Amino acid sequence: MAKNEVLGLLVMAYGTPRSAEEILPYYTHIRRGRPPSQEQLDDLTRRYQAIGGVSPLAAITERQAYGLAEILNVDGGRKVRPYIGLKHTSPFIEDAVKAMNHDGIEEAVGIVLAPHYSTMSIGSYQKTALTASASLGGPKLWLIDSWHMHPLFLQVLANRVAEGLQKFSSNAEVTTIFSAHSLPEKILQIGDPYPDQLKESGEAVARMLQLKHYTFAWQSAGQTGEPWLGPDILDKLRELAKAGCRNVLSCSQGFVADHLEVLYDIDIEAKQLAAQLGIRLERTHQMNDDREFLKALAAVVRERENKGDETA
Ligand SMILES: CC1=C(CCC(=O)O)c2cc3nc(cc4[nH]c(cc5[nH]c(cc1n2)c(C)c5CCC(=O)O)c(CCC(=O)O)c4C)C(CCC(=O)O)=C3C
Ligand SMILES: [Fe+2]
Repeated sequence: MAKNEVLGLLVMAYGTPRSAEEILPYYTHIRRGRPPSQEQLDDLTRRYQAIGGVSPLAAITERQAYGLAEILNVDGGRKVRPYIGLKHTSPFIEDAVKAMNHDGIEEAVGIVLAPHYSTMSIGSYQKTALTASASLGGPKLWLIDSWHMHPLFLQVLANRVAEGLQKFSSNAEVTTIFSAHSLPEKILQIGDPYPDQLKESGEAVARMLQLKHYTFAWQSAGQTGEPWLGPDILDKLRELAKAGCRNVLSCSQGFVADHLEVLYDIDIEAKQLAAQLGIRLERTHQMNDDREFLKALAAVVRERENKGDETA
């Protein structure tokens, strides 16, 4: 192993349009090359406009990647060089792998900025990265499958929920909803670990904080005609309202940044419904580039580096 050589740090994330003009190519890429209808495009454009025109995600991803590298470069371990690889816009994952190869990086750890594994999410980022490195002849990639149960991450997540609960008066009965991006129900047939992982990390936080009232829901399902995992968070709010619940803390634990699914789907759409239902809805702060969060990711990266080829 070339211990003295710089370790590549491939930080993969979803990507977001950086301007209104980029929405069409971005959406077309998400749809695997099929352009959206005018109606779908208008609807997505309207949602970006509602959160200020563009998503803050691009800037947050950069701060997360460079902040993570900064922490790793002073921890006494092998020096790292960060490369950002995005799923649906440039710099694409393939671009990042190409740049590492060009820079002579021989070994790299790859992490996706999403905690839970699904074949449709993390699995597809990994496939793209592995295919690119195989076709270029390097670098060797040590990929991280999921990090939702890392104790340092769970601690940060629990802190966020505890902070969120403090927004309510101490005698209020608050139900915490843990949620993640929905996926097509067909993932269940292949035994995808995603739904179980969401439960696992949510339950862990509930135990740490001894939460009395908490539940799980899915959010941001696509409109593709096929069934998606449910219950949807909006239906969950309706159900909770019927049961007399008046205070809800939303924790979008499947996401690590402020972006459309949080700033629109929760802050605008879910809040509006909650208001109609007589529910006070608050949400936890996202991880963004919070130092404690990046330190948790740094631990995850070092642990994967130490395993090296063992599990590759
Ligand atoms: C699992 C998962 C994550 C979490 C894990 C991860 O982070 O990887 C995630 C994150 C994100 N998804 C995002 C944006 C979008 N996802 C879409 C559509 C879709 N997502 C899917 C899955 C996921 N997505 C799927 C199966 C589709 C349907 C595709 C199809 O049609 O076959 C669409 C299309 C229109 C719509 O449905 O709204 C948009 C605009 C943004 C960026 C937001 C911003 O810009 O701030 C982020 C972080
Ligand atoms: Fe998405």
